[in-house]
Amino acid sequence: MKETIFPGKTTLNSAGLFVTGTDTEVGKTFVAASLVKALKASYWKPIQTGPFKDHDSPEIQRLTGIDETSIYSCSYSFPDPLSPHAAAKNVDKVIDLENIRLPEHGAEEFLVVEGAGGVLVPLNDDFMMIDLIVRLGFPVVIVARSGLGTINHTLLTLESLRSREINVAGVIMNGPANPGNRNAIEKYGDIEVLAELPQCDDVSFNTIASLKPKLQRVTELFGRNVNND
Ligand SMILES: Nc1ncnc2c1ncn2[C@@H]1O[C@H](COP(=O)(O)OP(=O)(O)OP(=O)(O)O)[C@@H](O)[C@H]1O
Ligand SMILES: C[C@H](N)[C@H](N)CCCCCC(=O)O
Ligand SMILES: [Mg+2]
Repeated sequence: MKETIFPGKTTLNSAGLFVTGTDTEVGKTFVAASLVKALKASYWKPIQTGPFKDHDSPEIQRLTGIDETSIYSCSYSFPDPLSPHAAAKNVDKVIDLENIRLPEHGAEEFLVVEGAGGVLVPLNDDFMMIDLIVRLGFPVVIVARSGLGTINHTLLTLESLRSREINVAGVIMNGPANPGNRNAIEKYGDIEVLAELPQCDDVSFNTIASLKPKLQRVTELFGRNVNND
């Protein structure tokens, strides 16, 4: 197992983290729910596309049971299940990054922010999700599938983030255990895999709660070893 890449740091001094992924549907919401639970955090999905039945914020509440006051409203939400730039265009709107500001939250509050799709998803003609990540300034956790194809996707995502000098806290692999892919991501990406979450038979409140021990490294890194009730 790779030694932590933050040997000098016991914790990242941050009021939150940004969950991105190597793709859409890789498990950002699933992982975000486990992080919200383990870190006793709040949640925010700034940009949501797709019909309400597929929205992430209600799914977070279902999976974590956190109060709705700890789930902040999207800055933008469009009905078509498309890239944000296209979903906005379909309703004659344009996403303006000036309108996407961190929600007012308590000094002790920790905020888990979830992107939409991957880091180079276009938001408008000039900016992509990665530009929002830069503006928000939180360290990033990359959610990656565990199976074949994930090495390339993860290294591409890492390269994009590092090209903008974004602080990548680490990778969380999601799916059946794959030590070979874990080792390759850590070796060729020079990045720590902070957790490996299994493919679960059902995705429920209890499932998410059961994953807490697997996120010990993340709680340490962000100094959130809070005693969960
Ligand atoms: N480890 C897992 N075990 C079982 N089901 C999972 C797991 N991870 C994700 N899923 C399921 O796979 C689907 C996609 O996951 P999820 O919604 O978290 O992806 P996402 O990356 O957040 O997608 P989007 O880009 O739309 O936000 C969901 O139905 C989710 O419940
Ligand atoms: C609709 C989907 N679930 C996400 N909300 C948006 C995914 C955008 C992906 C764009 C792309 O990379 O092709
Ligand atoms: Mg999601």
